[in-house]
Amino acid sequence: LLQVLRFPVVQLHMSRTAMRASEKDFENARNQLKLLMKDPGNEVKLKLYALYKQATEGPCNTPKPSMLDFINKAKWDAWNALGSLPKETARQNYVDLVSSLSPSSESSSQVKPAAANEKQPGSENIIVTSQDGITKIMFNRPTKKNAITTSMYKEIIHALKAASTDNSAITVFTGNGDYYSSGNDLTNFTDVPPNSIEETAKNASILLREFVDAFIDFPKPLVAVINGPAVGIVVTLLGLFDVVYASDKATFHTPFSELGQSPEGCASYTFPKIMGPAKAAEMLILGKKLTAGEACARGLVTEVFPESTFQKEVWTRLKAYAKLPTNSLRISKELIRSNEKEKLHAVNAEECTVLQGRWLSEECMNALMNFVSRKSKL
Ligand SMILES: CCCCC/C=C/C(=O)SCCNC(=O)CCNC(=O)[C@H](O)C(C)(C)COP(=O)(O)OP(=O)(O)OC[C@H]1O[C@@H](n2cnc3c(N)ncnc32)[C@H](O)[C@@H]1OP(=O)(O)O
Repeated sequence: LLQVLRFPVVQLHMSRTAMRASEKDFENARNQLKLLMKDPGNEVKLKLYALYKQATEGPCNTPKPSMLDFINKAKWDAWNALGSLPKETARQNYVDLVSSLSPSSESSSQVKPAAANEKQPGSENIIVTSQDGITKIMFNRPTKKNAITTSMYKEIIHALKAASTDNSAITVFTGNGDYYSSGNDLTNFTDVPPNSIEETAKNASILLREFVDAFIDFPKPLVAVINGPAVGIVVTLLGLFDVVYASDKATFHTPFSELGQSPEGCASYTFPKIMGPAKAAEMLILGKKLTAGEACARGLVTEVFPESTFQKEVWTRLKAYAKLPTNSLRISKELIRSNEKEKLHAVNAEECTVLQGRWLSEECMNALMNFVSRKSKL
């Protein structure tokens, strides 16, 4: 969606006859928009698209796109929502919205073109470092709340394989910025042409299975340093971690029903074992969001630290643990986990099959639509 909606007015043909008194302002606003330094985000881009269409063509007059045509459906919904708003009002609202996006002192000639390096290359979205006996795998996409893209899943699988044989004693996951991670990047499913949705769901299911398998099979102590809110798959995976440290500003949310989806990461098996079926159901079926303290009381989190001292205390502790004999750490983990491995692989396979079906369901498609058109947030 981001790609398709990037400054949508640039892609549209303007009906010049539609403009009257504020033609110049409208034209200026269009030019100003092309020169914006910062991507205004999907929600604003949809509003701009809708206002533009209303200002130039009047009320929505095209057939509703199919449910599977995510992008055009989101655009149609936004335009249709303007009802019978007069063209002049739409034009004025468009000008006002564009002007609210740029500092008033910026004239078109002063604004530099958007920097080509604003978007980080894929390989920088996961940062792997090794120091003091610790391999650290960090989600590094803070402007998107560390949402995990398809290429990030692949990079993590690769990083785990490398970490399983490197010299480090323990491996740690953490997030850069205010979030640990907002889970699966929902545009993994929305930037898809309608005729390849089934293929995409199948590939995603294969990738998910390989991704979770890499955690099930990881031989060294696996530690999560949860620096902020965690959503979806990064929460379910915690059942496969050995130690989970959380800042007191972290939250734990698995909103699968809201998303028309179902649990993954072996949580349908690990969560009832960790916290009992009733508490697991509250999280995995009803989507109850837990505070760090609640997650700790349920056994999902090992220990909670005040945000002010979180990083210092946790890393000091981890550096000390990383000095323990590496073979001993590995063997103890093997003893604790090995009896469950076969079961976990079977659970993973089943969860991935079920999810593949969910991704093709109307409930899931509606939830994705609501996210991209920003009718809903968690
Ligand atoms: C291989 C496939 C595996 C599939 C299995 C995995 C399942 C899951 O993980 S299910 C969980 C999926 N995650 C979500 O549903 C979270 C969706 N995000 C949100 O509800 C909100 O963004 C938020 C509550 C996490 C944060 O809200 P807020 O503080 O208001 O910040 P913004 O919404 O403005 O977010 C900033 C920026 O980041 C983008 N973004 C955040 N999370 C995601 C995401 N999960 N996927 C895609 N994009 C995300 C958000 O769209 C904003 O982008 P711009 O609008 O371009 O600024």
